[in-house]
This record gives sequence, C-alpha cells and structure tokens, in this order.
Amino acid sequence: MDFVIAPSSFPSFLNRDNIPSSAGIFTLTRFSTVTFSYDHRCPRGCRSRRIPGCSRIKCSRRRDMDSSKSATSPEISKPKILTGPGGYVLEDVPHLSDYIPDLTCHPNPLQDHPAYSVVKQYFVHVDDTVPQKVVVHKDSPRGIHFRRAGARQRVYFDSDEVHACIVTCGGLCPGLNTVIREIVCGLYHMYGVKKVEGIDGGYRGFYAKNTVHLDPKVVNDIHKRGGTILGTSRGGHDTSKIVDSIQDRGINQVYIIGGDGTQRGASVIFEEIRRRGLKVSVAGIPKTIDNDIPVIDKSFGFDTAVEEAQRAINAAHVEAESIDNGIGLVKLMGRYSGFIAMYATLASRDVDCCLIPESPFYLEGPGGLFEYIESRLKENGHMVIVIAEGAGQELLSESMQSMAQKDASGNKLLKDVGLWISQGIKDYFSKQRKMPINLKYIDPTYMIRAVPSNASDNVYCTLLAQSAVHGAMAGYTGFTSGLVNGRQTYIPFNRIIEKQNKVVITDRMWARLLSSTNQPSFWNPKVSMEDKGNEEEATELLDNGICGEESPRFN
Ligand SMILES: Nc1ncnc2c1ncn2[C@@H]1O[C@H](COP(=O)(O)OP(=O)(O)O)[C@@H](O)[C@H]1O
Ligand SMILES: O=P(O)(O)OC[C@H]1O[C@](O)(COP(=O)(O)O)[C@@H](O)[C@@H]1O
Ligand SMILES: [Mg+2]
Repeated sequence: MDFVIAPSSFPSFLNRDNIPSSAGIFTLTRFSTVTFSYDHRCPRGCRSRRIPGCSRIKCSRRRDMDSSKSATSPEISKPKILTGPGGYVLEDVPHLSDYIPDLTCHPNPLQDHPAYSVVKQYFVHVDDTVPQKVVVHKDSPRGIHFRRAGARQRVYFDSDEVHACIVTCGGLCPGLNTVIREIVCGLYHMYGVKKVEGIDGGYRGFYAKNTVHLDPKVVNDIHKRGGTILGTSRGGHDTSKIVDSIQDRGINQVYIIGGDGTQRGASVIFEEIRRRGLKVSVAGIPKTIDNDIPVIDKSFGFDTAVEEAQRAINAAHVEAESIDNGIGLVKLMGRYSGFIAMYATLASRDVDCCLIPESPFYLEGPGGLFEYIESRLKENGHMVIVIAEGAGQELLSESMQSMAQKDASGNKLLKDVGLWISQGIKDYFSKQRKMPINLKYIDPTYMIRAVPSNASDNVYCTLLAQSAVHGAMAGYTGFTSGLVNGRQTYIPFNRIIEKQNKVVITDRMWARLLSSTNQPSFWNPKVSMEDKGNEEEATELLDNGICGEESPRFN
C-alpha cells in the first residue's frame, strides 16, 4: 500500500525548509507482502517486512547487487564538491538520498521538544556552511567550506526505525565515555530512539563478540571514568564481515569513534555500505590525543592530556631544582605529531627544551643538544626537557639495530627515545665532560590518556556527539563530526584521512615555543628546504586563526 502526500498537507514549516526539487512530494511507502530470507536480505538494511521507505520493487532489484560480499569494489564515491561565486567551494558530505532514491523524510521531532522548541532558529539552515580559513584578504577567494552541523527541519529516519550502534577503536583518549554517553542520550532524549547498542572491543567486536545494550541509565555516570566502557582494539579489521554484521543485526546508524586509522576504516565501511545500497548512516567522531587529525581545530581529550602532562613536568622540575646539575626528563605521547609536547611545554613555562618528531635535532657538536644542556646547567643549575615519543627516532635507528616493527593496525612501533636519550646524556657528561649530573626520567605516557576528560573537553565531547546524531538523523553519511574555526561541521572522510596534522616548525606557534624555552632550533636550512611538505599549512590548533597567514621563517 503506498501513500503519497502532497507538501501542502505537511506542517507549513516543512515547506520553508528548502526541500530539494527532487523531493517535491513526500512518499510514505508501506508494504506488507515482501519477505527477505537471511540469504536474501533487504540490501537497504531492513530485515523486517514493514519498514517504511523500502519499496518492494527497489529492494528486489537491488538484491542482485548484494550477491558479492567483496569489500574491494573499485566504485569509490567521488567527493561532493560544489562551487559558487567568488571562489566559494563546498566540500560536502554524502547523503543517503545520493544513492537511495525516494527516501521518505519526516518532520524533526525536536520541533515539539520542550527544551529546543523555544530556541529561535534552532534548526540549521540547509545552506549554512563554515569556512575552513577565517583569515582572508580583501581580494581572497571565498575558499573551502564545510557543511554546518546541527539539527535539520526534516529527518530521514523515523525514531522507531532507528537501530544505532557505537564503536570505539584505537588508543584511549580522555572523553571517549562522554562521547558514548552523549550519543546515547542525544538519540534517546532528542529523537526518542530506544535501540542503541555498543560494539564490544573495537572493529573486530562487530563480528567476534556480542553487543552491549546502551540506554541513558547504563551510561549515566560513565563520563566520570577514563577509558571506554565499550573497550577498544587495534587491527582486526575486516570490512566485509563488519558490514555483514551491520546488515544482519539490522543496524542503520553507525557511530565510529576513533583516530586517523579508525576514520580510514570508517571510510571503507561507508563505501561498502553504499556499494550494497544500504540505508545506513556512518558517522565518525575524531579521537586522538596526538591531535594528528587534519582539518579540525583540535581533537577532544587533547586539553585534558596537556593538563595531566603538567603534573609530570611539575614533578620533573621539582626534582631537577632540588639537586646540583639536576635534569628532569619527561616523555610524552606523540607518535608522529608533537602537539602534546609543544602545548604542555608552552603551558608549563618550566621547560628548557622540547623535542618533537617534526623538528629534527642532533646531539653533539656546536648548536647540538648536549652543548645546550651544558650551558643551561652552568647558567641555572638545573633544566627540564620534554620529549615526544616519536622525536629523534632516526637517531635511534642509527645507533640501535633497526627493527621495523608494527602494531596490529600497522602503526610503527617506536623505540623508547626517553631511555635512549637519558643514557646518552648520562654517558656524555660522565665520560666526555667528566661533569656530574643528576638525571630523573619520568614516563607518564599512559597516565595522560587514561584519565577522565576535564570540564571543557566534556562540553566539547557533548557537541561532537550531538552533531553526529543530528547529522545521521538528517540522512547524512560518510562524514566526521568536527570543529572548524569554533563551529561544528560535517567533514567528508576523504578530507580527514588524506594526511596527518603535524606541528609546522616554520609557523608562529613553534616560534612561540622556541622563544619561551630559549632552546636552539636545530634548524638546518638545507634540510628544511628539502622538507617541502611542511611548508604548506600552518599548525592547526588554538591559534585563533591567525596562523593561517604566511608562515614566517626563523634563523
Ligand atoms: N588504513 C586503514 N584502513 C582501514 N582500516 C584501518 C586503517 N588503519 C587502521 N585501521 C583500523 O582502525 C582501527 C584503529 O586504528 P589505529 O591506527 O590502531 O588507531 P587510531 O584510529 O586511533 O589511529 C583498527 O581496528 C584498524 O584495523
Ligand atoms: O600502546 P598503544 O595502546 O598502542 O598506544 C600508543 C599510542 O597511542 C597514541 O597515544 C595515540 O595513537 P592513536 O591515536 O593511533 O590511538 C600514540 O601517541 C601512542 O604511540
Ligand atoms: Mg592513529
């Protein structure tokens, strides 16, 4: 039985919501006769017979497409790029209606919500976008924009129809539990969605474990705890099995919380879902304390990690100050990006030297680290060094037997630079300089990421989670919810996974650090000229947008 309702019979607010011309009428389709056996599942993800929006003709036509379970389809969706006057570019995110025609939509239930209905203009205008760069010149082109996140006037899921799942992958990060909590509560309290499941233990949990029931009662207090109540893992990623599991369980909204590796995985999952023609929204929430995800202002949990790192730096300073020629050495996380070390150093003001993966350094000779340590000790009697775990790895490889080991996700396993440099400093001063020093090495690595998120990260996590929920309900898919210039946006996966965010050492922020520590830049003009990749973009973090101008040069 099909119902076709003309727009005039809908509440008037719907007509104001820039309904695309292709959706000139709303089609409420209901069918009662078609059945799908396990082997002939409805490729749109509905295993029940009575899910609106899944017409018999289209489902049976699409059944053929489902016969191949291969996740290696060459059909990768093209980026959705829209251009406008003045050099305006919108890097848009996919929508379920891009590949599923005649989807039904409904008025957003938030219009009747006691909290939100009083907000003037609560719904985001369909044309709202956020610029990637806010510092422009008079004649600059308008540049790249992302779709603004937030609740839309119409949604593409009926609340009763939604079956959501949440998964957390990769390393821990403060705030994971808050994001889980706010997705569950957002779905329940804003949209009346009751079916939410947690995937146990990362991606492999989709096919290797049972799911965990989630509701507001279960998640009520979890934001006060570190870690993730769902568990996490690296590796174990089989796209076909994951999408089979999504389809078998009848899941139609997938919330994936994780770092760069996870978002790469999410992008492949989205492509496979699209290839199978399923009505399943895939929403990513970027997670990493390393802050190595590009485009976004910063990742959640980063502030908490920097705050926690202060405790280790303070301890190192107290220890170093208390003895003659005291050196406090602190190793912080940061595999490829030194943001935590840089911000912890800038925040502390007690640090004399910060070493990060992006800034190569050398130990001996004029302008080297050992010479600087000696001068600081002679001048001050003590010093504090902060080193990111990924710093100086090329020096370690030279002096240790190279073992290119990787973790289950394919990330390079690093050698312990903290122990190595501690030994190097001790050997240099005792053997070559015959100068007694007292070195205390503090390794708080896991302590800074296992803590619960602080107040500001909790609010940030809430906004990211709610944005993801609004986006999925509005039918967007293949997107990551992220903060761009202080506004919540939907960013296409291809932009999130194309490269890693790194500290740009020719940028103002690194200059601020150098001027705060007084350390040598270890800058070698020849090496820097060769390092073209680093010159293009300014460091993306807390720089109030002013770092997007020309990168200044130092030395
Ligand atoms: N290039 C990739 N393509 C698809 N999936 C990936 C890729 N890299 C990592 N993954 C998957 O994402 C998950 C987490 O990745 P990992 O690198 O460990 O953490 P993070 O997401 O925090 O960077 C793992 O289960 C892994 O299998
Ligand atoms: O020991 P583990 O769990 O693999 O985690 C160590 C890694 O996790 C991180 O904190 C973050 O990495 P991800 O963002 O990839 O999870 C790195 O800085 C660190 O090298
Ligand atoms: Mg990673």
